[in-house]
Amino acid sequence: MGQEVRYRVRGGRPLNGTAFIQGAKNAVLPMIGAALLAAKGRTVLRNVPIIEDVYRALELAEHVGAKVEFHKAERTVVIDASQLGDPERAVLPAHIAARFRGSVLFVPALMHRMGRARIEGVGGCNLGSRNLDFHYRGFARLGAEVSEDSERNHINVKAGSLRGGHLYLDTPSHTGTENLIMASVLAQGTTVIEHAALEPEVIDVIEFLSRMGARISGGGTGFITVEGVDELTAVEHTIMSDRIDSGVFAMMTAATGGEVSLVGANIEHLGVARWKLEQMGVEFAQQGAVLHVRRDANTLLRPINAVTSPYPGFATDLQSPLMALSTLADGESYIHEAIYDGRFALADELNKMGAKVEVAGTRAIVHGPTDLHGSEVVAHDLRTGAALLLAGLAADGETVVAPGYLVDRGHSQFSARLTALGADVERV
Ligand SMILES: CC(=O)N[C@H]1[C@@H](OP(=O)(O)OP(=O)(O)OC[C@H]2O[C@@H](n3ccc(=O)[nH]c3=O)[C@H](O)[C@@H]2O)O[C@H](CO)[C@@H](O)[C@@H]1O
Ligand SMILES: C=C(OP(=O)(O)O)C(=O)O
Repeated sequence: MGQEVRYRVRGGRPLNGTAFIQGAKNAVLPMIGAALLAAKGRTVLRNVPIIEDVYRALELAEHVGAKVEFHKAERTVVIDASQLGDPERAVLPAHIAARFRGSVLFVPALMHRMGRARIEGVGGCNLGSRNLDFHYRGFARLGAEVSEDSERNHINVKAGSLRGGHLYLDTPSHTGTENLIMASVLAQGTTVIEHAALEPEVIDVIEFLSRMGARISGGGTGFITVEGVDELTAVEHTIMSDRIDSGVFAMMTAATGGEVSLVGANIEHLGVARWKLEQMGVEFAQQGAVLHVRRDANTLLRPINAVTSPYPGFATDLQSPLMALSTLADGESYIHEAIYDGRFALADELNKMGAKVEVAGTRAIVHGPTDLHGSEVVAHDLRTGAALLLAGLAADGETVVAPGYLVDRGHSQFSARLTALGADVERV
């Protein structure tokens, strides 16, 4: 199961050189789900990150009846979903689906291709409450019957034929927007989705679906219109680069002092995170498709105030690495986590390393600067793991981060990419 994997870091080395930014986890997962909407042909996805969540998504695609090839050296996935259709296979089993959040993104394809879906579990990082009511309510407004089997903890969805409708999200849910778009592209008539998410990955998914033949307008405006079509075609698409992976590498460079070129990173996609890092003393220069990041090791980082919010606000997935980075800053940093009610598991782990982080509800104060020391620490979720690796790179001595599986859920070949920059990191 990979649970025994751990990362060992010996800190104190600046990062210098070139890092290749992976394809975006939060774009490839909905695209694997969307590829199952094509009844003919083979979909080709390029720039696929080699991460555990992709393996799980491909297992799920095979489980429901698709043929899948992952050519890792080429970072390419080929999906043939032409054989999908057996309603008996329209099940997202807990042993796969409960290991990652992206499993919920398979429901639209199951509804359209098999007329039903049974969801036996949906996983993802444990960050407090993570509801799916916007998804299920939206499917119901398109004509699906959604019922809960509370004894078994399953959700059953029946979808004879879906028809367009007026949908809305209470807050601009990332996967919620993608799922409602995917549910409406093959529904009869027009669907409007109000208060839709603006994240770059959502735009990339819209581009992919449009290339498949979907008729979608308004992406990036918060108000999306979908005109249903009769069928979608299998196409080729190159996945955008992962803005969270870029942000983590930029913060790791900032933590150690050094200069790194991030190949494929786009500063526009960092949103407010770019400005916060600049305020802390990080220098950015976008050179075409390469983002250059520098931090002068002779000056201390400045402290920061940050509040997480949907794009282009400060990304919640970068909040943990920012907390780790602010332990090194010269003064008090204030962090408000406004998306999730339980995303501060990192604080206690950083404190084991000598940090002084105080948490009250969804707000944290980080008292910097601290001299971090190596320790055995727990990755409670994916970004806690990445943040602890960042702390380990800046700490004296050896830091061991486990379980490594959670880091591997979302960052591809982390130790190899960090080692290439001069870090002393091993995945054992
Ligand atoms: C696979 C994927 O793309 N994961 C990302 C996605 O998760 P995900 O799409 O699950 O996150 P959402 O944007 O849906 O969730 C944001 C907030 O809305 C609430 N909510 C959401 C849906 C719903 O039906 N009801 C409800 O109440 C959630 O509990 C949470 O508090 O966006 C998050 C926010 O940028 C990121 O942290 C995750 O990395
Ligand atoms: C919260 C995250 O992912 P997921 O939604 O897949 O759990 C993340 O990528 O930090």
